[in-house]
Amino acid sequence: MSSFFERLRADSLAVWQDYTRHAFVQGLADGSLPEEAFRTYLAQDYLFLIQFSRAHALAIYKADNLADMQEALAGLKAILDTEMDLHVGLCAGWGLSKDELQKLPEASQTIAYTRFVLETGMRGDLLDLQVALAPCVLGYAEIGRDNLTAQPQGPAAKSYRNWLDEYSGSGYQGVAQAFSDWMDRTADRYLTEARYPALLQTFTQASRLEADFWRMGLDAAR
Ligand SMILES: Cc1ncc(CN)c(N)n1
Repeated sequence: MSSFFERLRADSLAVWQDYTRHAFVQGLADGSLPEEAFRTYLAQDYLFLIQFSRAHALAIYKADNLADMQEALAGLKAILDTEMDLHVGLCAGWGLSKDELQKLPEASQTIAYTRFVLETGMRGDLLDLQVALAPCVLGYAEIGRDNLTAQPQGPAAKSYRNWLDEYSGSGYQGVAQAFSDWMDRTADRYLTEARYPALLQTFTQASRLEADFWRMGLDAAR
């Protein structure tokens, strides 16, 4: 039986692929992405992950049982304890410290995406919030798998391979699988066909905002 995520993905396929097969991703995989684009993206992604941690914390608040609270906490810890280390490590290599990163101004695309997710979660229930989070958690897992064997070339090849290793690795893949299974369990409890169009709209909008985030990185190198 297919997952709820697979249904959302299939019903928004063109937008989904604009995100997961974006020119930024292709450039990262072959190494042609200008390093300036990657640096801008990664610094903004650090700020993005701070807001996404808050969204996972909101999922703890929205949960009505301990098991869901623990799932949300595991997602939160995966960001704060693991994923952000990648950003801190790569940025340190460019002479940008954690404190400096935190003080950077948020780009409009960072604000638009993160506040959309937080607002969707605040106004809705746990399922609304999970659907808004899904393109983030599950899209990068797909990108990692799609580019498992990519061999970026050029001056930034090592950083790009580092990034791909993070998202194709068993740690992140496990986080993504756990998230998808968790969303399935929530959908079993809360999903009705009457709700589906609004949930699909949330998923599609978040996927569009992901593509805008890549574009922000590319535009910085023009
Ligand atoms: C914008 C964005 N989307 C998704 C991820 C993967 N958690 C991320 N780090 N940044």
